[in-house]
Amino acid sequence: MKRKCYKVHVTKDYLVFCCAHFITYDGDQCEKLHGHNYRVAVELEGALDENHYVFDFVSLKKRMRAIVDELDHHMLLATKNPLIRVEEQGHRVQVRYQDREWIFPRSDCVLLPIENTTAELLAKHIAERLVTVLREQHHYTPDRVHIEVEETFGQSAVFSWELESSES
Ligand SMILES: Nc1nc2c(c(=O)[nH]1)N=C([C@H](O)[C@H](O)COP(=O)(O)OP(=O)(O)OP(=O)(O)O)CN2
Repeated sequence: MKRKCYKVHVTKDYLVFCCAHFITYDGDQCEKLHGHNYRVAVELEGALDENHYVFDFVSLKKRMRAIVDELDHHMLLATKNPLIRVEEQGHRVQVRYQDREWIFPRSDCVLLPIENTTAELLAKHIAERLVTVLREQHHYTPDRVHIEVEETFGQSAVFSWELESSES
């Protein structure tokens, strides 16, 4: 069946987050701590509203900027990684992988309930934050949301999510 649809797409120079991270890969391998200037793009699909918008660019930019700012200038830590142990100890966070250990100020870290801080799972995290904000602040659920996270220039991952308006 042929289908027509509308999308809005936003990517801006300020939709960036500069973060430190490391991931595990190939079984038991673990990267060295390093950083990226991540860049985010968002796309929403849905019906047109009374303004003939899918969703207002101005509001979308504001919401995306706030979500990106939650991550910006932090150490990103995945709390569901089976190989990396992340333990909150008052004002600090202890992180262990095999015989390696890092201690970070708690306020410098964002603890994410994901398995690995890959671009893919960061895109999923951002999509989930955005859908929560759109529902809570705008009483709006798009038909589809796509979040692209570019880790370094020319390499990015996309998370696409088809939503039901009742889906939680
Ligand atoms: N599909 C994915 N592959 C990889 C991811 C990821 O998130 N998703 N992440 C990494 C690493 O975190 C790594 O930091 C990126 O490695 P690399 O491409 O080597 O990064 P560089 O900035 O050094 O890139 P150059 O093109 O070599 O300059 C690995 N894979």
